Amino acid sequence: MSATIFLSVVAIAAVYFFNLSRCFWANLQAAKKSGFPFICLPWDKFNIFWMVTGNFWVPLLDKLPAAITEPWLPFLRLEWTYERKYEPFALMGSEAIMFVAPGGNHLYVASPPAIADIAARRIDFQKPLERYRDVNLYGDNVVVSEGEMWRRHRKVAAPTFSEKNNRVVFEESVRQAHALLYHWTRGKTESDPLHHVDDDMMSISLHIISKAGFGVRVLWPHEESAAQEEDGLGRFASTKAPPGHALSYKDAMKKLMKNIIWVPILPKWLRQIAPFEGPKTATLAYEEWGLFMKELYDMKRIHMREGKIIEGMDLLGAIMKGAGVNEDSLNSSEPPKQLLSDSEILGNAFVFILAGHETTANAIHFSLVLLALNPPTQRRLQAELTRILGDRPSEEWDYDRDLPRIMGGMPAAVLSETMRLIPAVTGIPKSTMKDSPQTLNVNGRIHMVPAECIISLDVPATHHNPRYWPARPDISALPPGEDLDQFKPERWLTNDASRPSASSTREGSPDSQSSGGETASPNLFRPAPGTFLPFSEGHRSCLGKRFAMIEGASVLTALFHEYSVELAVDDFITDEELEKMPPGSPERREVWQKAADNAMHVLKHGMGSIITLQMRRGHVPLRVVRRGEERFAWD
Ligand code: HEM
Repeated sequence: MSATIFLSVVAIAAVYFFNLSRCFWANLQAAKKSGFPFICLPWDKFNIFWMVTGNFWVPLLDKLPAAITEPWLPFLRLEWTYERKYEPFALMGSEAIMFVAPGGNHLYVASPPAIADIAARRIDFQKPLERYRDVNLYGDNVVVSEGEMWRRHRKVAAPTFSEKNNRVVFEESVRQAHALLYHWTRGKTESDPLHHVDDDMMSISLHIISKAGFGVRVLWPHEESAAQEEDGLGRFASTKAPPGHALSYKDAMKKLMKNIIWVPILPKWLRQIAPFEGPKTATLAYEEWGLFMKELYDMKRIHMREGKIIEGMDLLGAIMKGAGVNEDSLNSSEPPKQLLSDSEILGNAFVFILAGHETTANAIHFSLVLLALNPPTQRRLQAELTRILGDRPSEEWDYDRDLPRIMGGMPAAVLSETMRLIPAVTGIPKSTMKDSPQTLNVNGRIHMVPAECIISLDVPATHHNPRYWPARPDISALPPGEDLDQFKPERWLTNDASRPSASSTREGSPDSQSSGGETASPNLFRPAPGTFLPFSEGHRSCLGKRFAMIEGASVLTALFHEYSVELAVDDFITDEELEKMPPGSPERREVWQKAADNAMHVLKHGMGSIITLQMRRGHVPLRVVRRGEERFAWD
């Protein structure tokens, strides 16, 4: 009996390994035929088991002799694209590398013209939708769709990102940033060390999208007594769970965004008996937020029926209107003819918040860290803000007069440079379809991308491709192309007198065409198509890019107009000890340098992607101080 079991196990294992080798062999032949340089891997980095446990295995595998692991282990590190950037492509002498594994082939591309081509050929290179399974939890939407269905969603969703909505984004961002400053400082000249800046950025970003997306203002704890009751929104603004709910709206939204990853991974019954909190909280928040959105939707329908809604101010109202939900249709006795169903409208409302909050929060968070690491750049940003806004209070800041200068100057440049260095999404996935291999021109050579091949538009590598980013000898002492690891927002300023003209930019980087599309201000540098990818590119590029740029630039403007952000040094020295060191003295610099080394270490080795790239191991404590009161001021 035991011999039979043993033989069966051996037979199953033999069949399994035979099948694996057969698949690997077929994939290898396809890689060879493609003409791309290739690297063989025992499994793909995106294998679900590896994604969950890879960080545990890599240090163990690292102990094996380098001769065995060197060819493949570096490419199984979960964050190799962020950590190594363009280096592997330079070493392989190619702007595209194929990885061959038994499960399939995976092509990484860091060639801007090839990326622009892939992004433009929407039918040839589609989204691998199976990778987006947590995104359509509330209904079909523009993010998780392809073909005709995607066109229908995009047609209705795109116009909601209007100038009217951008105005709300600007005003709410400024308001929320001031509230955050008060939350941090309590009106004093400086805050205590801030150890949860990433969480605070998530909050501010959720607050802004809640207002601009759904018309619901969310308040900081010190503002809560003044909660609004307007338009029947009091039940959403309340910090307590309103009747019929187990959570407040704000808690439901925050808990959902924090724990959402569990909903598609585990069935509900398993989430309920899980031995830790995340999965249970996910279920509660998922149901609660769904209920709130349904109530909000019903409320908006009543307002619309009564002709009360203010046209197109928030994204939900605008998408309802675009889908054909309006005063006439709601009062008509005919069955509604909507372009999107109710569940599709709510599905899109959900993806706006999902796609829009963490990405933008990261961009602002990393901007703060990079500015704290670069005090002279921060001074330059502040000097420009003084030129734009003088000492006018924020109530007098004006969308039409001030925003164009903010979007054409240092705030938008800081944000762009931050996203160049630390993009929220490091690999934008595409794929070829079954039985549909595709040709691709990389650096003048035509390759054949096999059918069913996953493609990553490698964002960090592309953002460091020296052939496409102009050299700026005027802002860096490093040789051409070698300053791309440095944080230099000035590289984005076209009205900077010292900027080299387009003709002196590097080969193959036509300055005239923008990768930023309508997002980019005419005063900001426009990278060549396919060169700057934080928002992706082409047909499937981000719908919220202008929303996000306005939000990020406005929050930075409001924070840095009056305050500076510094590295907190409390882990190394007490306030009293620091006070005894003269301003600008070498001892002070030394303390600052320790904090800077920690920050650089976390930025280099502590990052990880779950939905987006964030600090996962370690954090960078910061402190805000009123301008002029800085502890570490030098040029
Ligand atoms: C800094 C902030 C942001 C970044 C870095 C970002 C990045 C991206 C990227 C890389 C994609 C393409 C994803 C893919 O193809 O898999 C995308 C798509 C999308 N983003 Fe954003 N995003 C940001 C903010 C926002 C905001 C604020 C919203 C909405 C309020 C938004 C809504 C969308 C939508 C709806 C899509 C899908 C477009 C389509 O497939 O047609 N994003 N975004």
